[in-house]
Amino acid sequence: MTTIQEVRAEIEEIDREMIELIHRRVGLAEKVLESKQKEGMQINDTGQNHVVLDRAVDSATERNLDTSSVKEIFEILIRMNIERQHELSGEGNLP
Ligand SMILES: O=C(O)C(=O)C[C@]1(C(=O)O)C=C[C@@H](O)C=C1
Repeated sequence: MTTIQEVRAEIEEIDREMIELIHRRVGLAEKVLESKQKEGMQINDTGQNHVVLDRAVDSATERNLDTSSVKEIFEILIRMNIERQHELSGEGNLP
Protein backbone atom coordinates (compact mmCIF):
# COMPACT_ATOMS: atom_id res chain seq x y z
CA MET A 1 0.00 0.00 0.00
CA THR A 2 1.17 3.50 -0.81
CA THR A 3 1.99 5.63 2.24
CA ILE A 4 0.78 9.21 2.66
CA GLN A 5 4.41 10.34 2.36
CA GLU A 6 4.72 8.61 -1.00
CA VAL A 7 1.52 10.18 -2.33
CA ARG A 8 2.63 13.59 -1.06
CA ALA A 9 6.01 13.18 -2.73
CA GLU A 10 4.19 12.46 -6.00
CA ILE A 11 1.98 15.53 -5.52
CA GLU A 12 5.07 17.63 -4.82
CA GLU A 13 6.71 16.40 -8.02
CA ILE A 14 3.61 17.29 -10.04
CA ASP A 15 3.44 20.73 -8.36
CA ARG A 16 7.07 21.38 -9.31
CA GLU A 17 6.36 20.35 -12.89
CA MET A 18 3.34 22.67 -13.01
CA ILE A 19 5.43 25.60 -11.74
CA GLU A 20 8.02 24.86 -14.43
CA LEU A 21 5.28 24.79 -17.11
CA ILE A 22 3.79 28.06 -15.81
CA HIS A 23 7.27 29.57 -15.89
CA ARG A 24 7.70 28.41 -19.51
CA ARG A 25 4.25 29.71 -20.48
CA VAL A 26 4.80 33.16 -18.94
CA GLY A 27 8.28 33.14 -20.45
CA LEU A 28 6.71 33.18 -23.92
CA ALA A 29 5.19 36.61 -23.19
CA GLU A 30 8.30 38.32 -24.54
CA LYS A 31 8.22 36.48 -27.88
CA VAL A 32 4.47 36.89 -28.34
CA LEU A 33 4.68 40.62 -27.48
CA GLU A 34 7.45 41.12 -30.02
CA SER A 35 5.35 39.51 -32.76
CA LYS A 36 2.29 41.54 -31.77
CA GLN A 37 4.22 44.81 -31.78
CA LYS A 38 5.55 44.00 -35.27
CA GLU A 39 2.04 43.22 -36.52
CA GLY A 40 0.43 46.15 -34.65
CA MET A 41 -1.79 43.84 -32.60
CA GLN A 42 -3.34 44.50 -29.16
CA ILE A 43 -1.95 42.59 -26.16
CA ASN A 44 -5.38 41.29 -25.14
CA ASP A 45 -6.76 39.21 -28.01
CA THR A 46 -10.26 38.17 -26.94
CA GLY A 47 -10.65 35.80 -29.91
CA GLN A 48 -7.49 33.91 -28.96
CA ASN A 49 -8.57 33.89 -25.29
CA HIS A 50 -11.69 32.00 -26.41
CA VAL A 51 -9.61 29.54 -28.46
CA VAL A 52 -7.36 28.80 -25.45
CA LEU A 53 -10.28 28.50 -23.01
CA ASP A 54 -12.39 26.32 -25.33
CA ARG A 55 -9.41 24.02 -25.92
CA ALA A 56 -8.80 23.70 -22.17
CA VAL A 57 -12.49 23.00 -21.50
CA ASP A 58 -12.58 20.34 -24.25
CA SER A 59 -9.48 18.62 -22.82
CA ALA A 60 -10.95 18.79 -19.32
CA THR A 61 -14.21 17.26 -20.57
CA GLU A 62 -12.33 14.36 -22.21
CA ARG A 63 -10.65 13.66 -18.86
CA ASN A 64 -13.80 14.06 -16.81
CA LEU A 65 -12.40 17.06 -14.92
CA ASP A 66 -14.50 19.89 -13.56
CA THR A 67 -14.63 22.23 -16.56
CA SER A 68 -15.43 25.43 -14.68
CA SER A 69 -12.40 24.95 -12.39
CA VAL A 70 -10.12 24.21 -15.36
CA LYS A 71 -11.50 27.30 -17.12
CA GLU A 72 -10.69 29.43 -14.05
CA ILE A 73 -7.12 28.11 -14.02
CA PHE A 74 -6.67 29.01 -17.68
CA GLU A 75 -8.23 32.45 -17.17
CA ILE A 76 -5.54 33.04 -14.53
CA LEU A 77 -2.81 31.79 -16.89
CA ILE A 78 -4.01 34.12 -19.65
CA ARG A 79 -4.18 37.04 -17.17
CA MET A 80 -0.61 36.34 -16.03
CA ASN A 81 0.57 36.39 -19.64
CA ILE A 82 -1.30 39.62 -20.39
CA GLU A 83 0.12 41.28 -17.23
CA ARG A 84 3.64 40.17 -18.17
CA GLN A 85 3.23 41.60 -21.68
CA HIS A 86 2.06 44.92 -20.21
CA GLU A 87 5.07 44.95 -17.85
CA LEU A 88 7.45 44.21 -20.71
CA SER A 89 5.95 46.96 -22.85
CA GLY A 90 6.45 49.39 -19.95
CA GLU A 91 2.74 49.97 -19.36
CA GLY A 92 2.53 48.42 -15.88
CA ASN A 93 -0.66 46.60 -14.83
CA LEU A 94 -3.20 48.14 -17.16
CA PRO A 95 -6.42 46.17 -17.80
O1 LIG B 1 -1.70 34.20 -28.12
C1 LIG B 1 -1.53 35.36 -27.73
O2 LIG B 1 -1.76 36.34 -28.45
C2 LIG B 1 -1.07 35.62 -26.37
O3 LIG B 1 -0.71 36.73 -26.04
C3 LIG B 1 -1.13 34.51 -25.38
C4 LIG B 1 -2.43 34.56 -24.58
C5 LIG B 1 -2.41 33.31 -23.66
O4 LIG B 1 -2.00 33.44 -22.51
O5 LIG B 1 -2.76 32.24 -24.14
C6 LIG B 1 -2.45 35.82 -23.77
C7 LIG B 1 -3.11 36.93 -24.18
C8 LIG B 1 -3.98 36.98 -25.34
O6 LIG B 1 -5.15 37.66 -25.04
C9 LIG B 1 -4.26 35.63 -25.87
C10 LIG B 1 -3.60 34.51 -25.48
